Amino acid sequence: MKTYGSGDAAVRALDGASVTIPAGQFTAVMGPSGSGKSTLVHALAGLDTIDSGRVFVGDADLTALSERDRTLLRRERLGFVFQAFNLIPSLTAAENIALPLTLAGRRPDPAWLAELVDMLGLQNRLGHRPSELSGGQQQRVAVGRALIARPDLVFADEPTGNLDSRHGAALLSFLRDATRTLGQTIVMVTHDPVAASYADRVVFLADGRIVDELPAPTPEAVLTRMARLDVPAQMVGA
Ligand SMILES: Nc1ncnc2c1ncn2[C@@H]1O[C@H](COP(=O)(O)OP(=O)(O)OP(=O)(O)O)[C@@H](O)[C@H]1O
Repeated sequence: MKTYGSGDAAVRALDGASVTIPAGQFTAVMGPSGSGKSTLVHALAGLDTIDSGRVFVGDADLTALSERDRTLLRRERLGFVFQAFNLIPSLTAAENIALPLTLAGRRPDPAWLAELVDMLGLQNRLGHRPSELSGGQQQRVAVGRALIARPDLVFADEPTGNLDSRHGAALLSFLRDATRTLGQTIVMVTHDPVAASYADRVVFLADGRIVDELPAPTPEAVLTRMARLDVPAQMVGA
């Protein structure tokens, strides 16, 4: 449970939401605007606290950890691709990708760095700063940064929001391949039925609860399920 505000202004953003994210799977989270998707993902990632309930990453109970231990767990086991990529302007693409490891006093494994850079098509951009990169390239740097430490779990909030359809499709294929070939666990919030169709499973939120789920989603099946929720599908994403 998560409530914002109090009294008449209180908003119950999560209301008995219960979800399991299987390891090695790509899970998409969908639902009408305001249904609690970002709140859920922030809670799962330990970026935000909840009022009641628990969040486990493997055996670790995030809700029982101190702020400091949560931060350490995030740094060591989780990766993030959010819409504001939060790249550091003064660092090159290569330095931004390596940042989670640099912060932990470690260096990237050269073979893994080379493989990531190759998969992301950033070979010729590693010395560039974010201001010298296109939106799509910045997004790919953010994906590299999320994966460089080989986190147990990657969270992506509308990762294709700023990309044209070609780069969006490439990024989604990359994420899907990461689950297939590396066993990467991914949770992605999206409004886009086509983006959701790259996932192994879609969970649907409405009014702060998980109301439905769909394995092996196709864009058509996702649209049909969305239409069953309160808000008409064509309004979702507004
Ligand atoms: N910091 C906050 N203070 C007050 N209310 C908030 C805050 N953050 C979110 N809310 C409210 O909580 C509810 C859930 O918000 P949340 O951002 O999780 O929804 P969402 O499904 O991610 O929406 P969208 O698709 O529009 O991004 C909404 O009613 C929202 O107005």
